[in-house]
Amino acid sequence: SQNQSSSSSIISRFQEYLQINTAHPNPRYYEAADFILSQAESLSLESQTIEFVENKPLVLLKWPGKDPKLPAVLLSSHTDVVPVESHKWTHPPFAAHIDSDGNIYARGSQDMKSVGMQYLEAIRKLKDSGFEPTRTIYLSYVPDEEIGGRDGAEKLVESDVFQKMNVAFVLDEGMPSADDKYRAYYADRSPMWLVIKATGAPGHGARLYDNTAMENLLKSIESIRRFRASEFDMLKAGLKTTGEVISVNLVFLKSGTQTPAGFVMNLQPSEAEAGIDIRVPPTVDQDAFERRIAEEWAPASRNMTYEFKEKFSTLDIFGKPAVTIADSSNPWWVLLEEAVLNAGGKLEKPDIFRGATDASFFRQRGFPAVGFSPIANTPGLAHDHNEFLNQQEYLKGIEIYAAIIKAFASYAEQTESKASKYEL
Ligand SMILES: CSCC[C@H](NC(C)=O)C(=O)O
Ligand SMILES: [Zn+2]
Ligand SMILES: [Zn+2]
Repeated sequence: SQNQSSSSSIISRFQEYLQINTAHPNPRYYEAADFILSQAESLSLESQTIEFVENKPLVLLKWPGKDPKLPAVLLSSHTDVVPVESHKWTHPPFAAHIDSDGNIYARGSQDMKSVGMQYLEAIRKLKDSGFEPTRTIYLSYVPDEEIGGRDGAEKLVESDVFQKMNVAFVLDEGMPSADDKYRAYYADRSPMWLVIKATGAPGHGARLYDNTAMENLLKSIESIRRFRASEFDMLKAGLKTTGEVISVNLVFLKSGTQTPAGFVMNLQPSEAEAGIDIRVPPTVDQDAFERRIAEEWAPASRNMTYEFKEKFSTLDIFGKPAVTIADSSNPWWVLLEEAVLNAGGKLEKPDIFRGATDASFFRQRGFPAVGFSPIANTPGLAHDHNEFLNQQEYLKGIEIYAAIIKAFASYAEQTESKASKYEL
């Protein structure tokens, strides 16, 4: 109805979703699921709730196409958000307050409850206009992306349910842009979360001697910093994008001998460790990179060991870099690009996402996936204080998705198979 589709009801529904506190460590997943299910009902979409992991409901919606033999498209979003420091926000992070400029303040307004609701609003528009999909559209509302996605998107892609969905293409989150061009991502960098540990001879704090744990660790840190600087230089010089360099950031240092009175000052400790968040683009030879770590950053000869707290393979099940082809040879990419342009949007050339999104799980298993959030002219505030999205930008994003979904759902070629991206 006209009322259901008015801008103010569209914004109210977005606010309602934002007001559900799905922040870790205690996300209100059932409230989010109930809300999505109620939206699905109002749109007459088929729905099911799956708990691959107890207390972590995943909602799957289906808009059946007229030709059920055609492979489907999946529109994915995560329902969880990262925690907040409420007192550092100018507006409460779960109030979805709208200021006089029309900015909606809330955790999740960019990352990524906007996207989850925009998919549904776009479908509402298409339904209101009488459009009927030829190809089936699925929507997944998954838990746990913000804590690694293992109990969310990864469980879905590994499931029989997913197999039966016969998915040909996946859309998931991207990043906002400060300029007027939307960003789209055809790959993610793989996290390699490294902890290196040095041991050495303990001794008096006044003594100068070789082979202390601290010295052993610091030699590695010097080498790691040189590597970091060389990668950063390529970024600074504009030779590579963020997604194309290896980022290496020290995230913790741990050593010293502690007593209830504090650190002991005149004792050189026998152990020291460092945590490093490393992100590698899909073209990096991870085995060679790991040899470098073993030889230069954690050599046994310097009494060092290492372990990975997390490591995503850069390769998919075919042993190829887990990338989605984003050029004229991939019809999904062409449809996406044309739809964005036709709806009045601009698109920057596709890039590699700096972090790891749920799209990684799909690409790792051979499914083409693109990361895209229709948020332009907006400072990127995902995970930051005062995350906001302007309501006009939100409404424009719905038009963009309506164009994309219409193009995908109308596309009637029976071309795709899981391996097709390598046969092109
Ligand atoms: C190993 S899962 C980590 C997931 C998180 N994703 C994003 C989008 O920031 C990250 O890249 O740190
Ligand atoms: Zn996200
Ligand atoms: Zn996030």
